[in-house]
Amino acid sequence: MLEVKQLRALYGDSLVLHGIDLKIAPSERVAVIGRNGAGKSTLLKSIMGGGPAAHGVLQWNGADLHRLKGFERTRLGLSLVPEDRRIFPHLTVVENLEIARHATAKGKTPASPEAMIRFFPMLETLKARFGNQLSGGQQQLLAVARGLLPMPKLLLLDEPTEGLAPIIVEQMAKSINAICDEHRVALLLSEQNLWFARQCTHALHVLDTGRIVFSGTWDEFDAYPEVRNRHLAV
Ligand SMILES: Nc1ncnc2c1ncn2[C@@H]1O[C@H](COP(=O)(O)OP(=O)(O)OP(=O)(O)O)[C@@H](O)[C@H]1O
Repeated sequence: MLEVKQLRALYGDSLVLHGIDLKIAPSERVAVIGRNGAGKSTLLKSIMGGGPAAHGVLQWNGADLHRLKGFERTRLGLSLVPEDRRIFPHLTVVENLEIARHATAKGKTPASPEAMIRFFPMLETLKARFGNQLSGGQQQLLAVARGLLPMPKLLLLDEPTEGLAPIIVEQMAKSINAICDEHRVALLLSEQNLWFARQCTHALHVLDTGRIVFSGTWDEFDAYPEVRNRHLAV
């Protein structure tokens, strides 16, 4: 279980997260939504390490994440798919997937690239293509598949649908749900696409300029339209 309490994050002198509290139980799927610049990516980077300076409680199954380097967090079962994808351009789709085996947590068995591709059927005909021969949407599917291949205990997914065609967004939601259901993967999803976030998660936090201003289920969110009007409208 992930426990975040009074998390503050700074870039230099600039305080970007002002005391975030959240918990994610095993196999729970939660979204963080908010406008551009609200602090969603900063939250995910703080949990994974290697980003901003972070202070406050940051625990994974009782272990203090502050004390652990990024690769050690990976070994405990955390996996981050960053916003900028980081697909290897000169490796094929299958090779890009293979490489993720190294990020498998202790005690977990990674999926094979073929098994991941069965969850992401749009990748089937692209297996031998190089990363730099894929469209943005195809790269994004590959990045998500790669993040899931090690079968993490918690997947941190940063705005995976940004700029994608609706058909790919739909496919991605189906694939993520199928894998998370089957392998009990917990999810912390940063998103601006409410449709997608709702498909993939049970609850959400709304972030506005570094503060959580609403937490609840999607039904509760629907019951308070002022949250959307005040904190999400552009
Ligand atoms: N490396 C950085 N150095 C300094 N400030 C940063 C850095 N990265 C982000 N920020 C600032 O931190 C704030 C939160 O940014 P963050 O990227 O976490 O927001 P976000 O909600 O993920 O937005 P987006 O949807 O645009 O990615 C913004 O004001 C941003 O300008």
